[in-house]
Order: sequence, then C-alpha cells, then structure tokens
Amino acid sequence: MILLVDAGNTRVKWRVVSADAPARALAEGAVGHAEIDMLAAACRAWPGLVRVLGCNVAGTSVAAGVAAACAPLRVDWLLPTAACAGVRNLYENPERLGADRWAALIGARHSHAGPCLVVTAGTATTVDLLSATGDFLGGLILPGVELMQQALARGTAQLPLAEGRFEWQPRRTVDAIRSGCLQAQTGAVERMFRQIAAQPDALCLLGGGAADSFADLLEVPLRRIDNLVLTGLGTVATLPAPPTR
Ligand SMILES: Nc1ncnc2c1ncn2[C@@H]1O[C@H](COP(=O)(O)OP(=O)(O)O)[C@@H](O)[C@H]1O
Ligand SMILES: CC(C)(COP(=O)(O)O)[C@@H](O)C(=O)NCCC(=O)O
Ligand SMILES: [K+]
Repeated sequence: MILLVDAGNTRVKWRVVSADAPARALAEGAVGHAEIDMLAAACRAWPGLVRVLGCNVAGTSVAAGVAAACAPLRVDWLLPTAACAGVRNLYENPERLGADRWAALIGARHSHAGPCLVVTAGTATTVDLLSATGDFLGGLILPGVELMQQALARGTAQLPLAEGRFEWQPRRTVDAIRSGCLQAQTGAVERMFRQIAAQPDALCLLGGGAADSFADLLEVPLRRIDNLVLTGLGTVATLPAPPTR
C-alpha cells in the first residue's frame, strides 16, 4: 500500500491506495498545517504501507512535518520534469512549475482523453492548459477566493472581512466583495477555456477546497474532480522510476 500526500499552502491532503489499483482511494483526508502530526494516525491505521509519495509547495517546515509523521517510512517528493506519464511540460523552466500543478496535470491526462483546462481552487487558484496530445501549454496563478477577500480587507480602510453572497448586481459592500472575487475566478477560467473551446471534447476539470464556491457559476463544460493532485500521484506511483527526491 502507498500513502499519497499533497502538501498545499492551507492543508495537507492524503490518500491511501493499493499498489495494484492506485486510482482507487482506500482512505483519504485533509489536515491543516498545525495538525500534520495527525498523519501519523493514518500511517498507524494502515500497517501495510510500504511507501509514501508526495508533492509539496508549502515549504520546508511542512515537508519536515510530513516526514516526521510518516517516519520510519521515507517520503519521496515528486519533482516536476520536462515529461512524465504522458504529459510534456512546456514551462520555460520545467522544474519551477509547482509540484502540485504537475501532479494535477498528470491526473488530468489520465482522467480525460481530450484537451482540458485544469483548475485547482486552493490557497491560490491555478488554471492550466493541457492539450489533446498531453502538452502542458502554460497556465495562470491567481490569488484564491479567500486570499482575494483577505487582501481587500487588509489593504483598505473600509472593506470588511465578512460573509457576502454572490449577486449579479451587488448592492451591499459584502456582496460586492464576494461577487467581485468569484467573478475574477470564473472570468479567468472562462477566458482561458476559450483557447481550447473549439476543440472536440474540450473539458474543464475543477477541484480544490474552494471549488464549490464558484463551480455553479462557470459557463464551460465542467467536471468536478476532487484531489486530482492525489490521482496524479497515484499514476506516478506506478512508474518504474518516478522523478522524485
Ligand atoms: N475545511 C476547510 N479548511 C480549510 N480551507 C477550506 C476548508 N473548506 C474549504 N476551504 C477553502 O479551501 C481553500 C484551501 O483549499 P486546498 O485545496 O486545501 O488548498 P491548498 O492546496 O492550497 O492547501 C481555502 O482557501 C478555503 O477557501
Ligand atoms: C501556485 C501555487 C502557489 C499553488 O499552491 P496551492 O494553492 O495549491 O497551495 C504552487 O503551485 C506553487 O508554489 N507553484 C510554484 C510556481 C509555479 O507553479 O510557477
Ligand atoms: K492551487
């Protein structure tokens, strides 16, 4: 059995899979950075674990926390490369791509045969173009929904950090903030989708902790997929020599 770990800037998502069927989750969960030691309980609950494969974009102390929770198993961290599992990485500097984006692109390639827009709405929102032939063409990074709202509250005198709701014609400050942030997310997605919209089977794959806040607003062919990063890591786990450190 294998433990897959997606260490993001807000939460660490994990999934236990069997080595023969890494696409099927036997168990999964998510923990905040302050509770990473709870991963140790997952490790103890699955004594058949022989391997941990992860990706980390949350810095060295989160990586160290994951490593400590998984010990004595060692954690192999996915390294973005120029090509892996049928996906070609056209980033100018392939290794500079976030490892979570790379894993999600690999997951997308193995979930949908046509061209797709891979959207992960987490701390940041990423909007990545994957061609019908498996080329990662490039993508956007924007502040996630919560980060956008926090930035407005932090950077202004009059804007609160309060619950608003989406309105097409907002007439209260809190609704104007919420709607502005959600329109920014959906606008970015829909504009990027235009680049593949005319191709057969073009699809937007959407996941991440904030995905539900704007999924219903998106006017593109959409499939909600939770934890595409972990799906991609499951695919990488089947490779004879996965690019890890
Ligand atoms: N229970 C939750 N805990 C934390 N964030 C949540 C939760 N439910 C939804 N969210 C939203 O999900 C975002 C984090 O999503 P996630 O996919 O875990 O991000 P990351 O991969 O960056 O760690 C938060 O910014 C917040 O908007
Ligand atoms: C863009 C990200 C911050 C997204 O992180 P997340 O929201 O999943 O925590 C992360 O993928 C990252 O740090 N990327 C490195 C830079 C890049 O992908 O170009
Ligand atoms: K993200």
